Amino acid sequence: MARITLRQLLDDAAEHGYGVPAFNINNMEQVLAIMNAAAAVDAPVILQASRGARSYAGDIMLTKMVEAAEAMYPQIPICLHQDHGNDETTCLSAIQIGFTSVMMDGSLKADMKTPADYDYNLDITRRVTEMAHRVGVSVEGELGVLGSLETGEGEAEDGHGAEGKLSHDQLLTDPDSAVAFVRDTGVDALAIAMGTSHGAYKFSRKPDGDILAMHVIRAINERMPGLHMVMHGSSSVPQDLQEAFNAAGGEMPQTWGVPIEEIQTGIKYGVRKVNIDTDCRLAMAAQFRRVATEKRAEFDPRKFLQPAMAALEALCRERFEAFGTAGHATRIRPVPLAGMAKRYANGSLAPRAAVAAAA
Ligand SMILES: O=C(CO)COP(=O)(O)O
Ligand SMILES: O=C[C@H](O)COP(=O)(O)O
Ligand SMILES: [Zn+2]
Ligand SMILES: [Zn+2]
Repeated sequence: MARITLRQLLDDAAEHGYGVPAFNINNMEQVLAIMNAAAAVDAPVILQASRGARSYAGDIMLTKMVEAAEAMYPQIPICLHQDHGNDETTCLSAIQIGFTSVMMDGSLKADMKTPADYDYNLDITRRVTEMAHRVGVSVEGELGVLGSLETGEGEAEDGHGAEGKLSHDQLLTDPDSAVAFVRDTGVDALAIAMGTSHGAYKFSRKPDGDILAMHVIRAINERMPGLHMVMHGSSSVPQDLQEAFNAAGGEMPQTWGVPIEEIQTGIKYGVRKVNIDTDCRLAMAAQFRRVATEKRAEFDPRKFLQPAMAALEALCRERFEAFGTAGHATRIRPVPLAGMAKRYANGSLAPRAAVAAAA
């Protein structure tokens, strides 16, 4: 009932100066926890599904869960987004089953391990964007490879991430190339590389400008004030969640994520979508561990899942409030895909506007 495209949602976010967390979903408990948090603070929602999530739940179960969420929370606009699409097939099949937004991640080849060159990325992203826009669906591209400026390595913990050592040139999005890439592909949003990586082990110390390159965001924003930037690997890996996990027998070595204040600074300079999965996993897993150690006779899965959902709901609510997403849901009137398709066709959504504004 209230499915929204990424483009419309991020345009609204830019107009009103907020950012939107994009939470990964795999199961009913995550969907309900995220939606309960959104309903409590009137926040629009981005639910994103990885290729892993699509094979874990299955496309039918995944899309039916989102349909259920629409019916249960009709006042909350929901963007259903393909996270890290690796090729045309992944993106087009997502569109076919009702996703309103896809990420074509051409910074890596289709194996999601081999860093791709600029021309490969440009070509595949442009082709996906042309097709998606015909039916009104939004596209996120990625320029630059996610990975650590400390180690020069991408992360490989979930089967997605560059292999081998990467240079700082690869690990940091070049602002001038970003302008050309957006202009030549027509993407609605651009994921940038700035020293973050997926998973819990992003930084070996509280990040400063040497390892979390906020200057990349400012430089791109100066050139394209209208561009919607996406921060991947943006879990904060909060100390209290690490402690809760370890207090219940977990063995997570001390680690640092992306501080909330840095994300808030990013939002001031054009970051509109903030990808968060690790924090959600950790919030739930800490509760699974706690129940398992405190109640050793417990075997009802709901007794593990209910506190896990409560912890995830609290986390999502904090992010909606911290990023300024709260309070915007009921005001937004989602434009149907056909309406968005018309706007792409008549040129009114072309990135030209964003690029020209930089002049
Ligand atoms: O970028 C992400 C999904 O695309 C998630 O990042 P985290 O691992 O930091 O949560
Ligand atoms: O892109 C990374 C997300 O954290 C999704 O992870 P996943 O592929 O294990 O579902
Ligand atoms: Zn990538
Ligand atoms: Zn990501």
